[in-house]
Amino acid sequence: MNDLIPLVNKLQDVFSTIGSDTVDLPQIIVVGSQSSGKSSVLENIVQRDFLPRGNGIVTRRPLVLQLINIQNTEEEYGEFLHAPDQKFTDFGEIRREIETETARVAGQNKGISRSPINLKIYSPNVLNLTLVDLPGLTKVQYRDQPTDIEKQTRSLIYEYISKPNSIILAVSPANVDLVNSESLKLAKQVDPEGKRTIGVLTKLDLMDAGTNALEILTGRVVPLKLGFIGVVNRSQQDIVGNKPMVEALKAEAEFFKHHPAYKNIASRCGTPFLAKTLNNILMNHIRERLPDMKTRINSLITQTSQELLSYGDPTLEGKSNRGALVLKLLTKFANDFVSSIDGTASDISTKELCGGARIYYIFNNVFGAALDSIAPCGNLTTQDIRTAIRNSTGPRPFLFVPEIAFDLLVKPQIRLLEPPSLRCVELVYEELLKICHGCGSPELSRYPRLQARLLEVVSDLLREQQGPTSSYVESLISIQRAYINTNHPDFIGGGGAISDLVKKNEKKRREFEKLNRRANNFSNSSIHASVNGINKDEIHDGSSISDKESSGTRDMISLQNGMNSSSWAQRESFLTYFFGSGNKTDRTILPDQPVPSRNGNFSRDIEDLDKLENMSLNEDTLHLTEREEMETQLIRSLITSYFNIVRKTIQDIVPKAIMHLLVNHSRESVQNRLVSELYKEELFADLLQEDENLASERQKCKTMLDVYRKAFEVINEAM
Ligand SMILES: Nc1nc2c(ncn2[C@@H]2O[C@H](COP(=O)(O)OP(=O)(O)OP(=O)(O)O)[C@@H](O)[C@H]2O)c(=O)[nH]1
Repeated sequence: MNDLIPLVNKLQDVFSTIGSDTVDLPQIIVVGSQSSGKSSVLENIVQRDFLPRGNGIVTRRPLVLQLINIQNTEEEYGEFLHAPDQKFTDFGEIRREIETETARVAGQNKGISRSPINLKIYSPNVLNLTLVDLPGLTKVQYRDQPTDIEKQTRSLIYEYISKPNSIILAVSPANVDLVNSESLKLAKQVDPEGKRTIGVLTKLDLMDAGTNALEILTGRVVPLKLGFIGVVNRSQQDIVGNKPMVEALKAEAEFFKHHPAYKNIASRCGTPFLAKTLNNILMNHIRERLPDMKTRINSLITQTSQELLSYGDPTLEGKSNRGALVLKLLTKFANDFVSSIDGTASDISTKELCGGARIYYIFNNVFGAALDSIAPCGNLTTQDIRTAIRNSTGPRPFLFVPEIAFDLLVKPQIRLLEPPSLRCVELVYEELLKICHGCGSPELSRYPRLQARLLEVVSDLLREQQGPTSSYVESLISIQRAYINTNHPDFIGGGGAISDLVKKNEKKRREFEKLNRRANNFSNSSIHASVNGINKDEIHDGSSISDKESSGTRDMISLQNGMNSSSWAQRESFLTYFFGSGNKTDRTILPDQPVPSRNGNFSRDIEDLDKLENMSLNEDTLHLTEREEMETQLIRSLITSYFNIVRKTIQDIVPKAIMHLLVNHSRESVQNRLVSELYKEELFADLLQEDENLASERQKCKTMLDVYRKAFEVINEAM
């Protein structure tokens, strides 16, 4: 049972090596205002003078005092954790060491430090105890003290006493009203029910004559579960006069024995009783907390082991395992790269698109939208088309819209698909680069050089593939421009284009007739005049449009809108001339049967086509002739149809080419490339140079784990 306190001492030592307070150890924290007698109480318990004395604040660093009872020896000595090989048999030396160590860390200017001094005292005269002496609460700031000294001290004390496993030894001088006791006020804040606070009343000998602290000591003033214990320490005069500790303890016992107020409770007063009580309280407390501590340390071991694992596989440490480590890391990198592309990575984000999904997005949304946004004839002016038609006929006058003009005009249009296609290659390349930046295990960040080299090798691989992919995509566009396949099953063809045009004209004609009929009903002239191209003579001569419908109106419409058909035979010859006899439209329509326009009015179409034949191509004015306008529309319609076919093909084939040449190729060759470039004995040392910060973090984590394991062993042995 008595082994429990040494157990906590051992744990304290173990944890002090890492300066960690992750485990809340059971310990007694001595709290009191300045000059309340804290040091005197501790010295009385130890029965030796060993603490620094002086004016102002003397205790400026927490002093973790471990008292270890040793039997069968007269020798008493102290040991500091910061000087493990030194045995201090001279207690004056211990005092000087505390002073030096305090000044070393907390400075000379009376400031305080949180870093504790650990002192062990071995003696046959002590009971096993673990006490922490803290700087005294002060309201007075000394000349060379920091201005916030009170705040600093308060927060330091608060930090220690707020831990649930701490027992608070609240020291209050009996010659000051207990209501003003700073230690009790602080203790109440963290232990309002007084469950883990023990009160110590010092300076009972200095109380005004006729007054006593019996009420307090018997727990009638401040109810503390662990009670109040009165002590009488050496006065300043005793200290100056070097009164021996033994004599002081004797005098204390005499004081209680003979004091009229305390003689009945004398056995529960004085330093020996205080030491015994503290020893019991602490042991019971430790026993109570031990299972919890074991659980806590166990969970810390698990936690820290996992953290350590995240820094790397310990089984692969050491020179002989370097190759295996490099191979493991680069394989993980390659696998991550592949699984990110495939969308099979385990840590797929649900917040944003990543990996392969982004490539799909580029193909479908970015590339698709870019192609769709290109207007097939967007950059072709009517003037361009007219010039192309004229140039393509040379010196000869021509009968029909020449194929060469279509060829001439559609090719540059196809080229418009090239920039977005090449941009698509670039975007996918950039995306792959991004993907490889997110690859590799967290362990890889330990080796910045290896990480950089992995990125470099994959970037090289991607760059190597980007060139041929772009060239291939360029070729795809060139291929499309090399041969204009007017036989393509989806191509509208000449017949289709004309038929479209006829339908459009027919529609307009019907709208116009409708307008005319309405105009007839109300006023003959107003509507007629508003229609562009209407024969004004017809209006003025009073004849109604319906009278002339069969001739004049239709003529006007055909003049406005381009062309209608002549006879099927004529159209046939036109199409054959223009697109060749293999044209789909030609094949689908019987040669001796006129193509019915939607309303089935063949004669009207035929008349319009007659007009087309009579059109002149020689007008050199900016204003287009009807025939030119018709031709332009026809060419536009053909270009649009053909361009849409090519666009569809490109939209389909470019992503396929990129996937094959860039994505899949890099995906398949990444592992081999990494191995052939980096798996070389002579590179291992350089590649595995650890990042300094991470190495120290890892070391820290390792030390922590060792400490927790040791602590667990210590507890296991004791239980
Ligand atoms: N007569 C008498 N004097 C005491 C008693 N306890 C402490 N003193 C004196 O009070 C003064 C302050 O005592 P310390 O033990 O140094 O007080 P402290 O709380 O440790 O002071 P700091 O470390 O400066 O915060 C010293 O001169 C002690 O001799 C006591 O019970 N009776």
